[in-house]
Amino acid sequence: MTGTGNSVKPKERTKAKQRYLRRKKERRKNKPKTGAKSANADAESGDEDEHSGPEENVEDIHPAKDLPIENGDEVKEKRPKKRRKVVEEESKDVEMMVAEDVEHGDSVMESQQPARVLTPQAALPSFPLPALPHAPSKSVLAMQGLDQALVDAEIVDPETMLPIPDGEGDGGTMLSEKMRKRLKDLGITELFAVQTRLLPFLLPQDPFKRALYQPYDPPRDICVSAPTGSGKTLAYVLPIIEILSSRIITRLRALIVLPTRDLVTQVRETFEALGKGRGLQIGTATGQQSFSHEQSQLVADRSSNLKGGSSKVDVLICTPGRLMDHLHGTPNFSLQHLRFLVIDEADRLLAQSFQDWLIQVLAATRPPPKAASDQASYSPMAKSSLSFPDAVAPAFLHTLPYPVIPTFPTETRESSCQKLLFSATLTRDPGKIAALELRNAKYFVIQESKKEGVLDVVMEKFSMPSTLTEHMIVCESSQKPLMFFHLVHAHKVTNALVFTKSAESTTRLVRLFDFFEKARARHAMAGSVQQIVVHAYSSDLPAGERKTILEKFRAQEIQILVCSDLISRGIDISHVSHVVSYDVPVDMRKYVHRVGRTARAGRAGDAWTLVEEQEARYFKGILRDADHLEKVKRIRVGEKELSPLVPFYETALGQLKEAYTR
Ligand SMILES: Nc1ncnc2c1ncn2[C@@H]1O[C@H](COP(=O)(O)OP(=O)(O)OP(=O)(O)O)[C@@H](O)[C@H]1O
Repeated sequence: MTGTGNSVKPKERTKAKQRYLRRKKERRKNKPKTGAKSANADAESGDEDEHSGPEENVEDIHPAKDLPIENGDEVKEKRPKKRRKVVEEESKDVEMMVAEDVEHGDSVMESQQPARVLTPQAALPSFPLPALPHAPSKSVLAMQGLDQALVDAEIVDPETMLPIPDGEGDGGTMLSEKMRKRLKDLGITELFAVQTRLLPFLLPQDPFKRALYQPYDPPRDICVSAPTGSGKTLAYVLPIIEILSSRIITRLRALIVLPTRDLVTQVRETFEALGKGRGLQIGTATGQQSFSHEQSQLVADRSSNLKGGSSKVDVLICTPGRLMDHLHGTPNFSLQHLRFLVIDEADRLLAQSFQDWLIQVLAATRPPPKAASDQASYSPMAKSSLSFPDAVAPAFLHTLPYPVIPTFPTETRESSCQKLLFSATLTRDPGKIAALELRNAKYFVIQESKKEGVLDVVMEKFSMPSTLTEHMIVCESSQKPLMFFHLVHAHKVTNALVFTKSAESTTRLVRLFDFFEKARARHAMAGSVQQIVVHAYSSDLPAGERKTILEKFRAQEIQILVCSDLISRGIDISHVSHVVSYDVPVDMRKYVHRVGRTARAGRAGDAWTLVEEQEARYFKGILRDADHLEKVKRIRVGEKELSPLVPFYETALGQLKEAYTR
């Protein structure tokens, strides 16, 4: 290849290059033969190393080869004068040559790369390239800073069952014969997984461990994470009834805190059903009745100041707000005798804004410090009001003005209150768990063995009932009502709870559905269409009306209940076969509790989520983060399937518009 390639042929050499080569030749000739042998050898070895001469010289001058050389000036200062001149001429030549090469279209790289003659590259130490440190995996991070008790949680297979025997032997259930008979009367013949573990733990064989007071060896606290509808309520109601039945005097010994009034009513019914014939007094405090009425129901003696308090009930089921009211405003309302403190739906209650209810409740169960109680004991009021020392809980005996003979001088008495925490979506927040001041806590996690154990709880990958089937339909927002009507008629979605995002949206959907059903009935031949009854259930309704609606729904006089998240937690209605999230839930916890209103106690159930197109990404993200996306089947509904409903829908829409503009 002559003249066409990028290499420079001798005859094509520019004047500058010819001058440069001539000078180079002269320099070599004049160079003394001694020293820098290798440098000379290198220089002779070819064009590629032409610029290595000056670099080698620089290295010779710099004794500390590895020290970084900041700039070319430093090099120039130390270089012998004559040599510097040569180098300068050389670089001038090279620069000219490069300029000419570029003009001729030759790349600098290909024409011997001579430009960085003055920068002593070889002397620069090489630094490692910047790189991000390896981040620990999500699961490793999730396990950091966790309560050791949570890490050591006992994992229980949800399929575990234990038959409840008739007759003498308890069959490992730890239940009395009376209780087993009662359960049988209620149609309960076996214990569910969570109950098989909790009953032996809360009802040990040792009678001392079943005692009402254990001030020197207080019981361990427990935290339970179990799917919705898995029988957590019975898991605490049964042991409480069994232990409290041994009491002689009525004191407030079990406090059950729940987030809503509806749940209080439901748990009360369970206590009453199972505690029938055991003589225990059950009370509630929710604010549904006047404060003074509640006071008169809870406390026997409000006139005097009693050290041991006074109670008309053995078990109090309440919401946290009303509990605070009684703690501060009801004379002789005392928590010192508590043997059980149950916090059901614990994650919800611990997240509530008036969370310091918990600090106050825990303080009320703890004996006051000795010094403070000594002072209190000298108050004339306390002395005069003191009735019987046996009215004071053992851990509070030091608050008496009498000398109390210690059983062992160094032993301090502790509260006998055992804390029991339950949720289908137990909190992983170490701060919130620490606030509970758990005593030697034991965790139980009810979950399939193929899952990752406690890591799933920590990573909020909640367990769901195995009998639940989940679907989602992605549609345009304008088509959502039509899609819902389609579900009701094509997929027989009745006996259903439908969740919306607000009370307003509930009311609108119910009215629209009503108009739709009427239009459908008008169109059909008289009597051939059975109209579906839909009702709203929201916090706007008075408590009495809400109760009536729930009763009608339970009796199946109402087929669909449209509600906000008010009843998404805990509510247990056995015939609910479908749950529809008309508006997508805001997070995985809400989703778990909503869909958990069906597929309870081993029954089958279907959950449907209507997802507006613009929400699809967000909702799928929630499911994906919880490793649950593949469990939710996507259903596509074509125009053809919807078209028979369109005329009724349009009529209903027109009527709704009219109703709102009227
Ligand atoms: N051993 C059992 N045998 C038959 N039915 C049971 C048994 N234990 C509980 N149930 C029934 O199962 C249903 C669900 O129980 P429960 O309300 O206690 O569930 P849960 O775990 O508290 O659910 P959620 O987390 O939704 O509150 C109730 O109707 C209850 O009566």
